[in-house]
Amino acid sequence: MSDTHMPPLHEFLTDPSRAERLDPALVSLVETIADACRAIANHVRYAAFEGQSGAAGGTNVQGEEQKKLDVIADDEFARICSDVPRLAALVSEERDEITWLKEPEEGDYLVYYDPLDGSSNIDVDLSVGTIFSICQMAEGDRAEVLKSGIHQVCAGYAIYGPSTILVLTTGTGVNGFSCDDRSGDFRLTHADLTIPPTTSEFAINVSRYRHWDDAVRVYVDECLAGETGPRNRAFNMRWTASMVADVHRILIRGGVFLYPSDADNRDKGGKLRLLYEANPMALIAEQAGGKASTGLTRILEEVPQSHHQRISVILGSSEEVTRLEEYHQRQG
Ligand SMILES: O=P(O)(O)OC[C@H]1O[C@](O)(COP(=O)(O)O)[C@@H](O)[C@@H]1O
Ligand SMILES: [Mg+2]
Ligand SMILES: [Mg+2]
Repeated sequence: MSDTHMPPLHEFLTDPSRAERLDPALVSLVETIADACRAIANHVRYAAFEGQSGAAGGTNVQGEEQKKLDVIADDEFARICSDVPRLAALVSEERDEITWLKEPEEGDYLVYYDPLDGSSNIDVDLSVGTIFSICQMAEGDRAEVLKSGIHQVCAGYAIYGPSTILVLTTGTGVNGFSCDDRSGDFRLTHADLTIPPTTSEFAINVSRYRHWDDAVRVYVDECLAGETGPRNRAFNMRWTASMVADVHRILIRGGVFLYPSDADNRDKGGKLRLLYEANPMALIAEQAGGKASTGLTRILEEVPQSHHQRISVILGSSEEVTRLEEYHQRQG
């Protein structure tokens, strides 16, 4: 394919034939986030040479062990974004508090991010990524960052795998841009990503089987029963333990991803964080034609109570998410 079929990110975002005209300030913010992701990809790639492998020796606000790269990625993301004129605040997985960059005004942007997702995979050289979500301040909601996912104006992630790919939605479909390491450009290589409604592949950490609710246990049991079970077909299973990699696979070839709340994590609300993991991935899933649910409700309608809030996550192929919702309703 020639370059003319692979427009660079800026050209794509400012294309006058797009269904929606994006605010130039939002375009510049998205391009700055792409710069941050490119920088983080380089840290991930060269970590062993730079003494950046292994644990940082501390824990984040969620009590989780921080890797050196979690801290470096967070600093890099915040540093690169700190000069964006209309960016009012950053909410990061790795920071206890909200980082205010300016006096917030109507129309300013808020960025929520997980600087390095799946960081337990770094030392074994598996794919990791950065997840982000962008909302805009409405009139009168000065200093309000607790917005439900339906208010996102953009969501995306970068996956640092064999190649670096930035996947984005601004509310009209989902597109993927691969980073050409020779020029540093992100170019459109995965146009109009869609999640097929039907799938025979699921992703869940099965080691938590004993903690699961009946709805999840019944669903997985039925998948595992194969051709002679109630689903009348064989299911495949994949689990990377890096949400970015697991969701990316679903965007490329379908599937359903589950990190449900269970008897072991329910007191915390689940495992994955609402504002910078669940919401952006839920918007991407829906924009790609899939669904995203807690099992009982649509993730994007969840009203956050705190900025590090956790939530149950089930997303991907619509038929499977709908089935899981039915099982949860039956369970009551
Ligand atoms: O180790 P587990 O329980 O399978 O959890 C894996 C999940 O945790 C996460 O790694 C959490 O993200 P962080 O690495 O950003 O904390 C997800 O990417 C992944 O889906
Ligand atoms: Mg994460
Ligand atoms: Mg993380």
